[in-house]
Amino acid sequence: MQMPPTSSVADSITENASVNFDTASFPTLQNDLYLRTARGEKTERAPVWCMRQAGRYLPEFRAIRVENEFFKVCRTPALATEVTVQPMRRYAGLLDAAIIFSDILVIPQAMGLEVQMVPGKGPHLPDPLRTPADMARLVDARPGYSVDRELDYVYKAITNTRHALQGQVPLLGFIGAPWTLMAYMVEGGGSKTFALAKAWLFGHRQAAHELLSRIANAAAEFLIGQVRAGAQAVQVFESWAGELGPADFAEFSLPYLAKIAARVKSQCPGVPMTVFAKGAHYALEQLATETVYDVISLDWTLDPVAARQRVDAALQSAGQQGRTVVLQGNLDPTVLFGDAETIRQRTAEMCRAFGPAGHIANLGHGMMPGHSPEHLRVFLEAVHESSSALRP
Ligand SMILES: Cc1c2[nH]c(c1CCC(=O)O)Cc1[nH]c(c(CCC(=O)O)c1C)Cc1[nH]c(c(CCC(=O)O)c1C)Cc1[nH]c(c(C)c1CCC(=O)O)C2
Repeated sequence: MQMPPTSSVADSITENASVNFDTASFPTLQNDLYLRTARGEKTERAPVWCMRQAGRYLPEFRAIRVENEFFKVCRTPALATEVTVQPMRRYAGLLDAAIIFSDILVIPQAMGLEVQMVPGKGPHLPDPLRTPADMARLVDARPGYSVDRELDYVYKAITNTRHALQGQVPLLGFIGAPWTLMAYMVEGGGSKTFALAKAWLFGHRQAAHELLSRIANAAAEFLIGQVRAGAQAVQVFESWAGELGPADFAEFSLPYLAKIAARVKSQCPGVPMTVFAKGAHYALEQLATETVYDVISLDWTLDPVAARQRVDAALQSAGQQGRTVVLQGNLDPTVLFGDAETIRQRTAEMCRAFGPAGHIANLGHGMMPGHSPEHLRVFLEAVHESSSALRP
């Protein structure tokens, strides 16, 4: 028989941590480099943070996960706060933003689907939407439904984390974009071809738009709620954008990305918004001119020099030359498997390519479980050094 653990790091965190859900009195922000850069101001260097900076590459994260199932960490404010703050503690003074520990799949859960996180396999939805008729199982259209109520635990985690950060850096909120979430909801998990989800786009076009639209409504409301709870900037992850060709991206992804940004901007003016449409290199111009995101995050397959030129040219020809669109990214995460010298060199090249303004340094995708925490430190230090050196 398996004995229950008598004590653990995580138990002591949940028992000892005091939680603070007061949204009226957050500590004063000390490092606003990320926010100033995202708003298009010229800054002393590029701010830096990393997608999945809280995660399994950190031994302190694995220690929490040993005894706590993934979604339990998301749903327990003291634990979500602890893992959000872990990289801030380890890389004190080197990271310019924290991102709330949660997952994009909390929206499908809040719409009534079961989502499990299977160790070594990733997300698994045992009862996915196989046909449009299955949409009747979604709870978001039922009377009295409230996204805010379903996802209140994320709001509590955000508020509590704002206090725990003590104003060191801004806290980012996030959502998964409609097409990416639809892909998980139809496929039941990750996929090599996304054949089932894409079959919906072409076989059940109207139902696909209905589903995307319902997800977009929930997502926008959730993002606004995250800002009310204390998120100081937000990012939208369209992780599977690259599975769509240009015309299909224009029909099934872009309009929903645009709608979410417009809605959040109208309710939360001044809160910087980032879009990461991974793999949608063809859509850079449209993302810049047909949406109101302040920041476009690039994966590592895009050349920063070319990306900057394309965005500026597109703004110009759309008569939007007054607008600044900041670029985020984009070091290939696998460069962190190289030695320190290689990481420094590739990071310096990246900073140079983005230029002396309008850049938020990041990886082109997330940290991976096999990454060395010390190699991430080399990357962060290299950004500070190379990027400051670019300024006059
Ligand atoms: C597609 C996607 C997901 N989740 C997310 C995306 C978009 C970003 C991307 O494109 O990677 C977003 C996400 N997931 C997580 C965060 C937390 C904040 C952070 O970036 O530090 C964020 C922003 C934690 C997480 N989300 C997950 C982990 C690891 C799971 C664990 O602890 O067991 C973490 C730290 C689980 C997850 N969640 C998801 C997958 C595919 C996996 C499995 C990954 C794997 O097994 O390698 C869905």
